[in-house]
Amino acid sequence: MTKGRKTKAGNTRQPTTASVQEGVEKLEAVRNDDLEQSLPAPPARRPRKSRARVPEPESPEAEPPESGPGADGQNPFRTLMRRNRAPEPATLVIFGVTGDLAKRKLLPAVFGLWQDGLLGSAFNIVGVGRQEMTDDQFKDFAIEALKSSKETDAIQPGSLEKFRDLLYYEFGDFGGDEVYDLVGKELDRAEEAHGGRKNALFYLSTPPSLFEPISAGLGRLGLADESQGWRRIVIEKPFGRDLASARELNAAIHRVWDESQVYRIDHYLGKETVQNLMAIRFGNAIFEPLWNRGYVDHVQITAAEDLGLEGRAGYYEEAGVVRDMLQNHLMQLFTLTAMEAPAAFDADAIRDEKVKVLRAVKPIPPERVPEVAVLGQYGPGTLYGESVPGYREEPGVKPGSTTPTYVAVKLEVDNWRWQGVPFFLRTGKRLPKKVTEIAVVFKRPPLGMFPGGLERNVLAFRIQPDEGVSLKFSSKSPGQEMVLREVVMDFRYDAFGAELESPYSRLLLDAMLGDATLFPREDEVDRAWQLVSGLLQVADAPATGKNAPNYPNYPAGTWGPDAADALIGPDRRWRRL
Ligand SMILES: NC(=O)C1=CN([C@@H]2O[C@H](COP(=O)(O)OP(=O)(O)OC[C@H]3O[C@@H](n4cnc5c(N)ncnc54)[C@H](OP(=O)(O)O)[C@@H]3O)[C@@H](O)[C@H]2O)C=CC1
Ligand SMILES: O=C1O[C@H](COP(=O)(O)O)[C@@H](O)[C@H](O)[C@H]1O
Repeated sequence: MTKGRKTKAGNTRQPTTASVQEGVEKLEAVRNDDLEQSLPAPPARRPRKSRARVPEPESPEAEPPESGPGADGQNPFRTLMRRNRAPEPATLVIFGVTGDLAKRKLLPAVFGLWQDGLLGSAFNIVGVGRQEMTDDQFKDFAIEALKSSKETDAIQPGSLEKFRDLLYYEFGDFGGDEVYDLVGKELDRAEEAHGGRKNALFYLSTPPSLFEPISAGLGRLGLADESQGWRRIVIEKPFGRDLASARELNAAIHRVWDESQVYRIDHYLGKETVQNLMAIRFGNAIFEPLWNRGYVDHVQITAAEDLGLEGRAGYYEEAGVVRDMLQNHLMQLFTLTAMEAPAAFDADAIRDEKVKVLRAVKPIPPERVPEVAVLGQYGPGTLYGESVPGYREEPGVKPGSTTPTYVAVKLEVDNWRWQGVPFFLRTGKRLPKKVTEIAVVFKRPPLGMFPGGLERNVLAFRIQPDEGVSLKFSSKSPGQEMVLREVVMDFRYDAFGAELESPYSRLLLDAMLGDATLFPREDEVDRAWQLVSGLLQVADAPATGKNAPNYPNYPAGTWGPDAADALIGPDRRWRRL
């Protein structure tokens, strides 16, 4: 299945076309510290930095493809989007609509989709919360949320007023029946207004403790029944807090919903560049032959955050970094990088491959944790020139808390493709910058024929920010001598000339279209919990006695505990991003 993508600027795109690729590559001398260190000292007679360049990127529309969408001279991206991505009339029901996620991300994402004409006119949103509000008060609330969120697309004249008309609100106790009865009546009303079937997407944007009661309540009132239209449920993360609770939650959900109705959301899968990983791996012939133990030395997956707690201490103290980022987002990035090519680009084929590779990862019982993982917690430090408090000084954090805010782990994959190729995953809060990257680091050339030419090639997928893909390789420096230095061929997403859409827009639309490709399946989530179980046992162990962690073990504004360097070393080092 080929998919078009919607951008904020109103264009749509499909996975990489040759014309786009040709237009956006550029060759640039590398300037970051990491590489500078590996360069030979420049000859004294040539003080200028050499910069090899290819022409500036062209607009993606400059050259129409030879065949397929756009070959007729129309904008290929818009055509694809309009043709393929219109859901049936439906009602979106958001439980927890007064919360942070709904205000900052979900309402803006839905508004953007609607404003771009992707949700059709027969579409309604029913917000559900515990706070008493009239429809009008909710409409005001939602419009205010749209105006204040940084995620909201540019608002076209008159749009907000029309969007307001689509909004309704119900409130009540999520443990009782009444609120679900009211939601059912909203679906009846939508059916009367728009005709057709009573399709509904229920989005659970509430604390995880409410996932099960809401699912059960919807089931009790018959709202999961698909006889009058499709019914789907989107469940936010974290899906459980460990393997046992995730299994209980799955069982509870399945008492009401068939797996085909369940959409467990991981917003990293909605990020444009995460999807591009699949496009580049499986849409080109040149990468896959190298994507194995014969050529790859190791893989580094980094999700660094400069932010601290942002007022979420209540949640984070219970979760910690392993539950918050590793079990879901980083594991997803890992599976997409390591999985075999699926037989087709569809939900089951892709998810089958993801599960297979998760199964091939060598288990990490608690006794292996010291050998393959490093946990950390930030202390006071300096970020962007400003002093910032340590984790234990953040509002709402328990004194002496042992909640980890950093984790690095080495995954070993016991299959033919990856035997002996470690995958290093790291993520943490209050690191020096916000950057998410997957770097495939290749083996060194077998023979050092030239001075300076034994560096490892790196294919790096920058998930965010400055989304793009770069390939680092050695090239001859201009001059009489055969001296090599590293350069980077860099594809940047901004060459498409459009802002990237929010992952929530992508995933909401997919769920409304019944496309579960980018939503983790039950067995994936289960396997990911199994893999982090040993780490959780160590992280959650009582904070007293000789096993108590020596936290804080990295100052805010640094790249994490020193032990993480030892984990990846001695012959390898973390990329300096
Ligand atoms: N916020 C974020 O950036 C992200 C959030 N998530 C996930 O999304 C979900 C929602 O997060 P977030 O919006 O931050 O959460 P919030 O704490 O802001 O609240 C979510 C909603 O749940 C309601 N709620 C809370 N407790 C109860 C209760 N006991 N009974 C009825 N309603 C209740 C809140 O009502 P009220 O407004 O009245 O308090 C609010 O409407 C969570 O699962 C979270 O893990 C995932 C990724 C990022
Ligand atoms: O799910 C979460 O993700 C964010 C990071 O998401 P990003 O899209 O900004 O990279 C993280 O800050 C948060 O703690 C976590 O719950």
